[in-house]
Amino acid sequence: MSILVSNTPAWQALQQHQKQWTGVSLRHLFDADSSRFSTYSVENSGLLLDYSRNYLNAETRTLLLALAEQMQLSDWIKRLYQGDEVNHTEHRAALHMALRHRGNAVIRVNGKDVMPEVQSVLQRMKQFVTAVHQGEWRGFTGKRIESVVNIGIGGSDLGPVMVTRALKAYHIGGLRIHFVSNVDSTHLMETIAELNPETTLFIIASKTFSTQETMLNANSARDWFLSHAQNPAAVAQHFVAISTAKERVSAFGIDTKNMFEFWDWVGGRFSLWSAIGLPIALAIGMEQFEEFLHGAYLMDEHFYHAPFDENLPVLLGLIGVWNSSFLGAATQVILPYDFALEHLPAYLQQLKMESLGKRVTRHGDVVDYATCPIIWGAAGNNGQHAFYQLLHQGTHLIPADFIIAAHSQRPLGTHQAATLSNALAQILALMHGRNAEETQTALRASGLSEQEIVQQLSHRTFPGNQPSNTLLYQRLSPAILGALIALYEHKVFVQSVCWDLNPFDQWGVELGKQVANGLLPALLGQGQVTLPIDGSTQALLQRLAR
Ligand SMILES: O=P(O)(O)OC[C@H]1O[C@](O)(CO)[C@@H](O)[C@@H]1O
Repeated sequence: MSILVSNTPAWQALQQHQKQWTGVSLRHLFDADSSRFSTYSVENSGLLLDYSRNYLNAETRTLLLALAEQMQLSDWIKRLYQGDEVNHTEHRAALHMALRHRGNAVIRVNGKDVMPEVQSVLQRMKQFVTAVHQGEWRGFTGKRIESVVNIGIGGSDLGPVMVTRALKAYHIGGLRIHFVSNVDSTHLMETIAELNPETTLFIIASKTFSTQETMLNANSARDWFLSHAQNPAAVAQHFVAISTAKERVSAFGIDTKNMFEFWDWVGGRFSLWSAIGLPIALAIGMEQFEEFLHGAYLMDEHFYHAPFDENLPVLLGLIGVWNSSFLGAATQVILPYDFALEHLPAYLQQLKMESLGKRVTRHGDVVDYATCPIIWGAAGNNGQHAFYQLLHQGTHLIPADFIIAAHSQRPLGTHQAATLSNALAQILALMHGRNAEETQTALRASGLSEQEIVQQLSHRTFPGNQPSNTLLYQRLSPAILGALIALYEHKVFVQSVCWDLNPFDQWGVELGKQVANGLLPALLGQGQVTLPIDGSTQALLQRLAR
């Protein structure tokens, strides 16, 4: 057994330091220090990070930076960027930065420069996007493509869904982009119900080309298409693949000249920069897709070069470690006050929880400290009328990331001022709260009788003290979105180093897949269950089996 990070000097110093935060109120930190914002904010790649509303002071920051140093974060960043096998359980590099590299560097994996292949796939994507946009790529009856359906799940869906939605204001080319991920046939059936097979293009996006949900949806989509086209040769004009698995793509019946490749050094949840981003490129055009890559590249450069105390991903990552492992926050809420980012919480759920939802170290030892918090959230104002009650008066410590656009992508009258007033109000109220005395004064001013005030006082008092980060940008553009996503990707890496985890594997999703495969024959009426199952599963199966 190797030494757990919890037994190291830097961790124990933080544990010791944590004791001085018991009972501290966040608002008093601001009362005591009027320069808190400038001390605890940093700006890069078009993103301002204000982390002043956290339980931290200069000593906390120094101790967190010492943890990063002790865990050799600089070396790990170098190893990541130079294509080392950082994903040791799958013997892979994790080089998503190569996909968005805008300089002339040679980037090697196992001694081979991967940049020529990266450039060549980008070039093919460009030709394809242009051909579809200009109507050179046509369907089997000679009509232009009008609709695109991306069939994929997890990393082959969530990123493209989120970005395509977030950049709706930048869509060009008039294509309608749909996404089908769930194996429940409702998803596919409801999507294709609106479509014309003559003008629909399917993208089958799967790194492995063996994921049950995707392959079943792909097969059913092809059946639907062929029931109209009546000609297997027409599949070539309506199905393209994005994958690392050439043979499986071929076996499915897609000509590999219509396959856009990526590589095993691109993790599924880090793959939207690769050909997996094809639906994004079809939506916004290749030029703007390259701007999106450029924004991420700027963040890559910042992460690699900036000193840690000015480094956005490093600071964000360390604050997350502090909140989860030392202050006991079991959850973190993502609150975009930019409706275009409505799918960001779902995207970050996979990015963070599939990467860091782990309980053993790189050496396989069970940890004795909390790792990834539970990630959730919603577009700000909608959340206010759903779950903010719990943020304000519930019993949990819930650190929040507020993500705010200074300007709306689609300005209208006073809407943006209203959005911003809500965002700033929530950031303030969650931290500041309203104590009994302030509540009494407010209730008196509203005309309540003394008897009613006594009755209502505790119900209308707010403890405040919910910590938060604020990320602010001007207007959500392809480049800003690229930088924002890369920021969160690198934050995940920073946390993995501090927690001594491999963030690039996901063995935790395997067991469910295997059990599902074991149960399927019984549900199809094609045999017995071969796995040991409990009485409850047995009873449910009997009710559900055909
Ligand atoms: O692209 P594929 O191979 O179909 O995998 C889809 C998703 O399944 C997972 O392997 C497990 O959820 C993800 O990591 C991945 O993004």
